[in-house]
Amino acid sequence: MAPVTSTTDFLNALAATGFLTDTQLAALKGWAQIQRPDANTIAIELNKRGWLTGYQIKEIYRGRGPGLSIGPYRVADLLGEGAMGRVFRATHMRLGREVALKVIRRDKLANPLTVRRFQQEIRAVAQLSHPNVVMAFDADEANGDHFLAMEFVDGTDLTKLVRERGPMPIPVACDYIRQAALGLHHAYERGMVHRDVKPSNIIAAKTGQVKVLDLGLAMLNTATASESSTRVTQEGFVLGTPDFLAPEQAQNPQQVDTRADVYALGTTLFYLLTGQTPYEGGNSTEKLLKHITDPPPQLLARMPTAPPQLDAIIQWMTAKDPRHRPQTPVEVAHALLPFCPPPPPGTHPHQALPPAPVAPVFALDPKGSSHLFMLPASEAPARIRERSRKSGSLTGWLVGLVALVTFGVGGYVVYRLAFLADPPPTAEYTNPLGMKLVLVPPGKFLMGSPDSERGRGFDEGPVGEVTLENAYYIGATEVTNGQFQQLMGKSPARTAVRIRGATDYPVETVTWAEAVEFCKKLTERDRTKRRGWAYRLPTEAEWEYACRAGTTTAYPSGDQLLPAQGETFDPLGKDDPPPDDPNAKSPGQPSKVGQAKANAFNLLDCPGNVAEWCSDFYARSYPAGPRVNPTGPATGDVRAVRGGAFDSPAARCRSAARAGHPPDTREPSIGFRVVLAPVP
Ligand SMILES: Nc1ncnc2c1ncn2[C@@H]1O[C@H](COP(=O)(O)OP(=O)(O)OP(=O)(O)O)[C@@H](O)[C@H]1O
Repeated sequence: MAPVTSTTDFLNALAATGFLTDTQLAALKGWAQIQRPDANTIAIELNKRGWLTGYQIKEIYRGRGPGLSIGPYRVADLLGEGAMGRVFRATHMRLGREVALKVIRRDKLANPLTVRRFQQEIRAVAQLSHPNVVMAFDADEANGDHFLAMEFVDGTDLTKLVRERGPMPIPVACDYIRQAALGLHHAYERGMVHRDVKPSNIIAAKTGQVKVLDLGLAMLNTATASESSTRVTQEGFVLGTPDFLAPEQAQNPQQVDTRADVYALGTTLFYLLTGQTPYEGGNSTEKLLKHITDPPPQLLARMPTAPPQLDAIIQWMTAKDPRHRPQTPVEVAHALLPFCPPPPPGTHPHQALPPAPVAPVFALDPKGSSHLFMLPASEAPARIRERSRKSGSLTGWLVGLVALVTFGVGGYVVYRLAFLADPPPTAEYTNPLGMKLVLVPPGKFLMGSPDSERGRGFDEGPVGEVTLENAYYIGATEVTNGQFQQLMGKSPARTAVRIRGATDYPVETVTWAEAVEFCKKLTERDRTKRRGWAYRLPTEAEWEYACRAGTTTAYPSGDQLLPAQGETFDPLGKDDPPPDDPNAKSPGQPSKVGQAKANAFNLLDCPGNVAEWCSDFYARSYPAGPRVNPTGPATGDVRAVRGGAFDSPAARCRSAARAGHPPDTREPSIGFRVVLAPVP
């Protein structure tokens, strides 16, 4: 269309759109008769009167007025243009509803099959209703153009936000991803996978609410390719953006599940925090390869001041193997909660979280035997999870009812075990003994100490990469006399004898077997714990990983052991404190638990107070090479003890320091803390 040149042409073009009322048109014509303006002056006058938007005036002036009406919608503004087409702000002429109208590029929907799939997909998306998902209203066709009408969000997408303002503060980024995770979880619960999660597909409204865009549209990328492979490059087949894509999606785009969205949320979070994509540089194919082969993005490498736990969460979300990621988006929402701004007064932070994903903790042995075996929710194989999702709660109740009638109480117990899922892990958990446990995310670390570390023991190497595949809880402090007494009747600790009301002091003078018995009893006592999980002593790897909390220095607090209130080990970082140094001398007994500074995982006292029993047999060295979930030697005479005590020199309080003691040892300097973890 040619631009309008004369006043009359402009007025006619304006009238043809039907955008002005008769009164407005008459007034404009009257004004034009008197003023005799040229077309440009009419445009300026229209703008002044505010009857049309700048975009509408420009389009009509350029002779493109007819394009402003798309089906029942009147276009007001162009919001932007992406790979799939242009997005307009528009209004439904009859309903007056403001929408964002995505007009799909014609080549994306050239094939009738694709059109049908597109419309089916949008119909499914239109069933979604969640505050963190952009609502889809309508998908239709007008003058050969296919369009999607959706909720208009007055806000900015996260790519633009980062480009305009730089990396986001941690609470803002975590809250945005938490909200997006809740939206994606809603889609997951209805069997939908986004497949194209990225910062430009998440929009932050001016109210602070975040919404996920473009659900159901990723099929346009894959469909175009499979239906017209000669026209679309291999790159186009797989993706729009390789920067955020899960490795399995690059390999098999049709087969991915919600865990691909979890991965993309992880890479998006990394981008929001650093302003950089995880694998910068190189072309799309090279980036794809890096998603498959390079280590997961390390937040601490680009942002050394970040909390190590957040680094670990990102690495968890971006694990190469989908089984090692949070299995559903809501687990991401829970994990990020501690980093989000506090909720408004009067609301509980978990109120907004949806119920737990349905994941059986017990399932039938896949090898075909009929006995039940335990499966932690986070490890349930995808097909079992899928089956459980499909079976739905109605089937669950029916089976429960039949089981109840058939087997009475026994059947009911089996039903409960098989069908009722636990809530996803929360960052902290307080058990019925009042013992606080903190959640440690899965991750990798270097276990042991380098030769250069001051005070290093002979038994701390070789340093090797250790992967802990599962999240676990660990006691925030050592087990106290009070907690031990509640469960076992009496504490053997010296402080329990010497100090009246020594309930907050760590239990000590306790044997390895007594510590194990305590864990067993606690598993039986704690009915509020996650099903399929049990209390036990930490493995050495779990202990060191939790103590390090992302640090690689000698102590969680750095290379110099810092003095901390109530800590009685050598505060000066010397190997052996001089006997005349009053600060460094031990008073001969531990302090109350929890008085030292917390590490980044919120663990207290791991470098000192009392040393702690671990579950492993002690060996004088580690096996060489990388290890996964190591549990120590299969046999032995002595058990491993980790961490320093009130009477230890500073060197013994290092994260890597270890010792071995016969299991019947009773020492006032040895106690323990517990782990709560899935039973393997
Ligand atoms: N529902 C909506 N409400 C408000 N703005 C929207 C809405 N949907 C999209 N936008 C905005 O429209 C612009 C274009 O969106 P679009 O999704 O086409 O682009 P993109 O995500 O950058 O590209 P691609 O489609 O290649 O992923 C973006 O700025 C986006 O924020």
